[in-house]
Amino acid sequence: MKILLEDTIPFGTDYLNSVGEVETYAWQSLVPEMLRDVDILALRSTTKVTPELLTKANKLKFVTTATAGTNHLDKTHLDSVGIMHSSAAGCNAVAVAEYVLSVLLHAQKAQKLDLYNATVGIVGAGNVGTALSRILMAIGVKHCLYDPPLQQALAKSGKKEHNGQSFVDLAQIAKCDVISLHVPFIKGGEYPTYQMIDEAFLEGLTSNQLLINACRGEVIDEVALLSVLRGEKPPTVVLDVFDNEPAINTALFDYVWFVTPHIAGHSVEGKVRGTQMIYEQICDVVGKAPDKVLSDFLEKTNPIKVALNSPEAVRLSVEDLIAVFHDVYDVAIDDEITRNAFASGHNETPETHIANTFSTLRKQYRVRRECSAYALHLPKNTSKQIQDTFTKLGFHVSLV
Ligand SMILES: NC(=O)C1=CN([C@@H]2O[C@H](COP(=O)(O)OP(=O)(O)OC[C@H]3O[C@@H](n4cnc5c(N)ncnc54)[C@H](O)[C@@H]3O)[C@@H](O)[C@H]2O)C=CC1
Ligand SMILES: O=C(O)C(=O)[C@H](O)COP(=O)(O)O
Repeated sequence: MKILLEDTIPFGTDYLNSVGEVETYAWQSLVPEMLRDVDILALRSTTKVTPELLTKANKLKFVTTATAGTNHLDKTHLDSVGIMHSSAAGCNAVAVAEYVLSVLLHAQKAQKLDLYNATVGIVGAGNVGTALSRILMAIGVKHCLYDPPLQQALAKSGKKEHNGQSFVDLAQIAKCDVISLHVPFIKGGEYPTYQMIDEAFLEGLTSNQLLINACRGEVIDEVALLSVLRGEKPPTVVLDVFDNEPAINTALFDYVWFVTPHIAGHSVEGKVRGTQMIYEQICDVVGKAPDKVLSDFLEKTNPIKVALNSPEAVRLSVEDLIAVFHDVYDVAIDDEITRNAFASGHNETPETHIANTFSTLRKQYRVRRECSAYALHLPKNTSKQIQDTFTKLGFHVSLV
């Protein structure tokens, strides 16, 4: 059984070398000839699976991506030629939700937002939207959901809410203090998302609003976005994803508050969970019982000793939350790394520099762990409510 793996799949070979004969291909180097005699292809979102790529795939029976998004797979074509396909749905949902939390905490610090009195509109209430909703519930921030496909599916069994949260229409989302996008990129069909955040939506936003896109660049009309950002009193915008990656439009950088190179989901847990999921799928395809578990591959971390300003309060103060959470993940660090990399000197054409810089930043992303990787040592007098909040954020809490 020949398994071809994209080399950006962490621990891919360690997971799969007992399942079949594993070969890896270097990032962005895959050509049709390399798929001859391959039974299983495992990749991440940088490999585009097109009909052209599969022209020499004489034995391919299964294609899987260690990512949540699947818009890089031509599923219609795979179905038409009888090649099974799958993904790592939900693998990095918590990572993206933690990215959004960091943005919200910065917005509070910068006085762009009164977090505990704000409403967050979540567009797309799947794995990421639900993970974000759980975080917002844990810290007590109001939010609502826009997800017509899910709303319709739940309505069939008489349900009006998801995870205790209500659905609203897009016009109500447009009025929220924060709008956070978590839909797949879908062109056509009943619920397309391509440029669903269009010129009219963007022009309706005010300078008191925060728009975050950590799903796919194509979901926003980027030309309209740039024009709105160049206008008077634009909204605050945070972008992790762009149209036409990696050859992105860096003109946006001057107007966007935080800019990151499509790394919202790139926590160690998010990526290795993706590998674990595709390993289990491949075991299933070849009829082997999986014997490796995620914890075999995740390094232990040192506990974080926390000094809280208001440990006895019934609600975690936003200052204490910022201090603890930004020790775990701080989007401002990624923004700084991104801007510095794009500003650095080079001998390439501007287009090549942009595409190479974007791709390299993603491939060489730093080690970032999720809250669940850490034991939090809290002061002995920490209230039960504050302990619960940290537990709901995923930390392993103890009093010392
Ligand atoms: N920046 C990053 O690193 C990452 C980006 N993503 C992106 O975020 C997307 C969402 O991820 P998950 O939550 O894991 O996917 P998911 O499939 O679990 O959830 C997507 C949700 O969007 C809803 N939806 C579909 N069409 C819609 C429409 N027209 N309007 C409103 N809602 C709609 C679906 O019903 C579903 O509930 C992925 O498809 C991927 O493109 C995901 C992970 C990491
Ligand atoms: O899972 C997804 O969907 C994402 O957007 C991932 O963050 C993509 O990561 P790469 O596959 O491009 O490393």
